Amino acid sequence: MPHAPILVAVPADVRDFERYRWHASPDTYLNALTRVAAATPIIVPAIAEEIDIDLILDRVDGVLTTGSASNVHPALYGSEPDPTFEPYDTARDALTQRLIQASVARGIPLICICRGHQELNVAFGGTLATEIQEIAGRMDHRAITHDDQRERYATRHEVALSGDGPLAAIVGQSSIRVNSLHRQAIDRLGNGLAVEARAPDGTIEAVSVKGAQSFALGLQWHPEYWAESDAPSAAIFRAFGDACRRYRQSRG
Ligand SMILES: N[C@@H](CCC(=O)NCCCC(=O)O)C(=O)O
Repeated sequence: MPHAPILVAVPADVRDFERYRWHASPDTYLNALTRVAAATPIIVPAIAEEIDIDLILDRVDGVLTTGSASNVHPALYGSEPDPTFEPYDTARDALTQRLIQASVARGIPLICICRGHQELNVAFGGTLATEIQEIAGRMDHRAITHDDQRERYATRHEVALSGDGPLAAIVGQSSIRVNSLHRQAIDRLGNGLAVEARAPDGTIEAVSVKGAQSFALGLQWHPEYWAESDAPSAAIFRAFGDACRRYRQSRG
């Protein structure tokens, strides 16, 4: 029986090349949505002031915020801009902050990956630390330098899952190995968020929204990349797709 078609909004990154400004998302997230979550992704352009975000949210069944090499602008969490926080994508920030807050308020299933995880924390009033590999006692969470994406996205370290949280219930394990491609991380946890996983050095690797009406998780690692072959990654995307189907059914 084919699943009811579900739409998942994916806010775009902004990139300038070939004389144009492009709004785009990596296909790894799109493929995980279509092939594992059984969802249809809809890329939302990062022109927040020019589009009706409520119109979009009236029509979608989930939201996925992707990873990106860009960083959330520090002014959004009370820090001064600094070259170590660059590159920015303020157009994406403007869209994702609104999408995240509205999705949680409406009970629309939400999965926030890497930069998206950091955006979720900022949307809930939290802060970020940058260049965490330079902080005493912290691991180096950056991607390795390699031409092969499969090597860059290879699993790098364990994370311990909070036993009583929604993520551990989805994954069915107390610890998993994850990939790692980031130089920023949650510093002060946002109000109303719960820690769902930590790296051995204490880095917050996953969060959930306390009391969320539906699936509402932030993940610092990248389950989308191995979603077709890695059991925990597949479980996360299947659970997200199922939450989107339940939401759609609840909408009538
Ligand atoms: N820029 C942030 C978030 C990192 C992130 O989303 N990485 C995704 C993969 C990017 C790549 O392919 O290098 C940070 O650095 O913490």
